[in-house]
Amino acid sequence: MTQSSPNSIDDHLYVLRRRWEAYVADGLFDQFIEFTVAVNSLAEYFTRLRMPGLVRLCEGLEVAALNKFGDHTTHPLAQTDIISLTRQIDTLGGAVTIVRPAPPVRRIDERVAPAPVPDIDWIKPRSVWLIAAPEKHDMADALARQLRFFGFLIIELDWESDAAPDDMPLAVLFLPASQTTQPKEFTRIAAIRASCPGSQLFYIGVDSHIEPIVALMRAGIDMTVPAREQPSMVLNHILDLVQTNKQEQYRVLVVEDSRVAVALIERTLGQHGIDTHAISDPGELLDRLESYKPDLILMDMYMPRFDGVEATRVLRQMAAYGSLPIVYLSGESDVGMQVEALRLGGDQFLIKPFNPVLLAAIVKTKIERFRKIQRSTVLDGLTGLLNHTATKSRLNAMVSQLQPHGTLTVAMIDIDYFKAINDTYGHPVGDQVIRGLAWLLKGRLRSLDLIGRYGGEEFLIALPDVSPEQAFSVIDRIRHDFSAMPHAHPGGALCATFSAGIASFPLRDTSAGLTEEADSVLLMAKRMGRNRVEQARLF
Ligand SMILES: Nc1nc2c(ncn2[C@@H]2O[C@H](COP(=O)(O)OP(=O)(O)OP(=O)(O)O)[C@@H](O)[C@H]2O)c(=O)[nH]1
Repeated sequence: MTQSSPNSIDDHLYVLRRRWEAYVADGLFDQFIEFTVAVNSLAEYFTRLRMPGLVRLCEGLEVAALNKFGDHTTHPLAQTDIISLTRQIDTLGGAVTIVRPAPPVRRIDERVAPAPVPDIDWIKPRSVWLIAAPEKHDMADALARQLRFFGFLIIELDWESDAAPDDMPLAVLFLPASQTTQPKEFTRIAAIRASCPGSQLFYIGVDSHIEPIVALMRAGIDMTVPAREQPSMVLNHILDLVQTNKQEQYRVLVVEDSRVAVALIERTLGQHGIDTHAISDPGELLDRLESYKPDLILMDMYMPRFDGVEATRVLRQMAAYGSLPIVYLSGESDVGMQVEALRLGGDQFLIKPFNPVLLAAIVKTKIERFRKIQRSTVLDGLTGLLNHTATKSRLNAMVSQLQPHGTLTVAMIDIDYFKAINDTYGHPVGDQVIRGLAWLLKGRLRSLDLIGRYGGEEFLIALPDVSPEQAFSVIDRIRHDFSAMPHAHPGGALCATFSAGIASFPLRDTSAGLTEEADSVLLMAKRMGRNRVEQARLF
């Protein structure tokens, strides 16, 4: 398993500075590699924290370092390069000091009391600056209401004046009067970019041509929203910024008999927060794949008994491992042999001794892509919730694991008069309402609960280990809160409601029985007037 890795901004910065100081003192190429790995690891850490401004600064430093990478013969670097890199490190350190995130405190609209369910750290209130031209005040008000609902502190700044608060916002939203950006706006954007390096800057209502978008990005805007798109799209991006990133740690299985190579791999990947498990005998491969479930295999080409290519060919015959990324490690630089090995199922070649920066970059990008593909087969694209098939199979698993005295409540939730919302405000606004409900469910339910998008505007949730009465009160509270949630549209904000039917184990003891029962009770709730939660009863 990997060695311990830095686990706070301070730890990361400390490691980075120590490595730089070591390099400045001795000027060794290996020390420069260590420093570059530390910069890359810090960028990764900021990405996980969703701090795009700091990621940008780190990446700038990384690019500058990689430009000077060279080899043993080009180090130590010239004094001017050392001074310039030191300056960049200091700028990064200074930006970290001002951007340091506030501890999460839950702040929510006074009208909405906290839900009685723990595990709600999805809301980390931070301030959002809203800079709207007078012509866009209606849109700005709707956006502000929507963001306040999700616990953000909105600070409205004057369109004309340059005054700005001292603290750093999570995001800054610009709502200009027209699609043509004025010189004064560029100056203001650049000033805010300089004073808020860690904030995400949005420009809402841009002309969909590449030149104005590039000009805005050069001035410091991170994301532009075209004029024809819904301004409420911004909400998703902002919610994404504060969403707790509970992504599972990346796992790499190393099949390698050299203990030196294994130690170097474990150390390099450990610095990037990647877990590793090493085996020296490829005969153990299938068992370890089953128990460790890696996201990637680093496979030595030459091992006792059979080689990496033969092992890969075996794996590629098995459906479960058909797309698992396999990267070969080899001292062999024969191009013909490499091409043959790739043809037989490998994804990439790394020649030993490998560059740790390249190793980490290859491993991370291949795993990211692999996980993205894995996710797209089970998650719904609009909401990020489980899709219909994955919801059904997860419910089956939950029911099959229930003890005779266990409890499980299933609810079918359906947005009311949804067709009318689409017809009146258009499908993009309808989509936004669906996403809003998905966000509310994700925020209010526990991680052990099942939340799935069962159909268009229909959701299935399953709550284990609570009584039917407790489940009812949680769902009814969500119903109440959803009915108060504003959904922004160009002309203002609308509110929607949902109805829900719930059924509990052991009244129904199969997943199909629970779903059917909840569905028929949902119909009853609709007939009884909508915007209500109904519960199946013993008749
Ligand atoms: N915007 C949007 N609309 C969708 C999506 N999926 C389904 N719909 C629409 O949702 C509407 C569902 O309408 P109905 O089933 O008639 O129900 P309703 O209008 O919600 O009425 P009640 O359920 O009886 O309250 C249909 O018009 C679908 O086209 C989606 O992903 N996005």
